[in-house]
Amino acid sequence: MKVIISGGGTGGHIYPAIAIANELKVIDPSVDILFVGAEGKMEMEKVPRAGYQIVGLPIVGIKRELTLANLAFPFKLGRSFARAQQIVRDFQPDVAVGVGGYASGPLLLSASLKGVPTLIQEQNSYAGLTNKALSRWAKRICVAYPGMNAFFPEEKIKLTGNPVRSDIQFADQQLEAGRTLFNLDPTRPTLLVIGGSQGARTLNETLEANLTQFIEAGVQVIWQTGAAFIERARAAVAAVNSPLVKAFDFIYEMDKAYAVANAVVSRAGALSVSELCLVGRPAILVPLPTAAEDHQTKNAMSLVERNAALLVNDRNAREELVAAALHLLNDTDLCKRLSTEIKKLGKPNAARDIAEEVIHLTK
Ligand SMILES: CC(=O)N[C@H]1[C@@H](OP(=O)(O)OP(=O)(O)OC[C@H]2O[C@@H](n3ccc(=O)[nH]c3=O)[C@H](O)[C@@H]2O)O[C@H](CO)[C@@H](O)[C@@H]1O
Repeated sequence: MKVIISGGGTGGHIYPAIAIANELKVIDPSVDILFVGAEGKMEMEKVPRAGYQIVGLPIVGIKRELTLANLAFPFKLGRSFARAQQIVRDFQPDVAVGVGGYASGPLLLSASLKGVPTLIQEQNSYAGLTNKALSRWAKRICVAYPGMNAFFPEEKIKLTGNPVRSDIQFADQQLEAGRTLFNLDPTRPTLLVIGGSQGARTLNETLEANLTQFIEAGVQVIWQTGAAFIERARAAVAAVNSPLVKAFDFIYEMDKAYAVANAVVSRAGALSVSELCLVGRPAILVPLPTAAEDHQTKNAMSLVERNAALLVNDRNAREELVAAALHLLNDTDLCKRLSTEIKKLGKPNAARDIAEEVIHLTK
């Protein structure tokens, strides 16, 4: 069986793609998988690190504002489409999967034109442009939220949840390994702060200004900053000169990071939310207010309405977040309640269900 998985741009598209690939390998170790991404984007580094081969298309997004860069867009799109057709011709996939992001457009369209069945995985409660356009030709659309018939043909939709890497699903087994990896004191509480695959400015600036509050409270902080903020974060950590705060631009071993966390502060990207449900950690969500159609707030509210997570709005985070995090860490009953409720929303079979749908399309 040969499968192409295409898309990327952010971790929220790349990691579900890797989770699907891992699950296909579990079901059929002989499956031949090729990833197709966008040149210069995060997937070109993250996918090979996960053990898969990837080729890049020269595709770029179109900018919403009027800019000279948009002049190159039709040429790059044309070249990407030609390259995608060649990839499909050479690799001869039995099925092609799109996870959203620039590269899945030309690739899935090329596959459909060649008669290759396609499957779309949509992570959010609001469908992206590429996935909406591609849904016309797709045979199956696996979604994580109800009500997606507002964007996609009803008969193609399957509600599976978002596929999460299996090591994250079994994070609890990694507590000791996590303490060693992050060099933690097991007698102190640990707060994990994750800004999503690119980091979150509000979370970063809030932490930068308040590190001493955590240190005075004896809390250990694992702070994931994203690439753009890591130098500033390192300077802030050096200034407080405490082993309690550890800053990373990107954490590859998220299973271990979740394992050691007594509580989590996070953006509300679709995959972060799905992962938090599986690992069952008490969480404070700070949705990115500029996400398309404010979908991070919708992601967060689907938990908050069920008393499964706390919410701090981005505009209030600088004043309220640190106190909320310290309060949560101190309130073991609240932690237990949130943990119990958030676990109920996890979809542990999502990757398996999607992989089975992929295989079904090859028959
Ligand atoms: C700014 C932006 O475009 N955000 C979108 C992006 O978010 P973003 O890429 O931040 O995505 P998510 O929160 O959905 O997922 C992040 C993924 O990266 C992983 N991870 C993150 C940090 C790290 O250090 N190590 C690591 O492995 C997480 O475990 C997770 O698997 O895609 C999501 C899914 O389409 C959307 O809901 C978000 O609105």
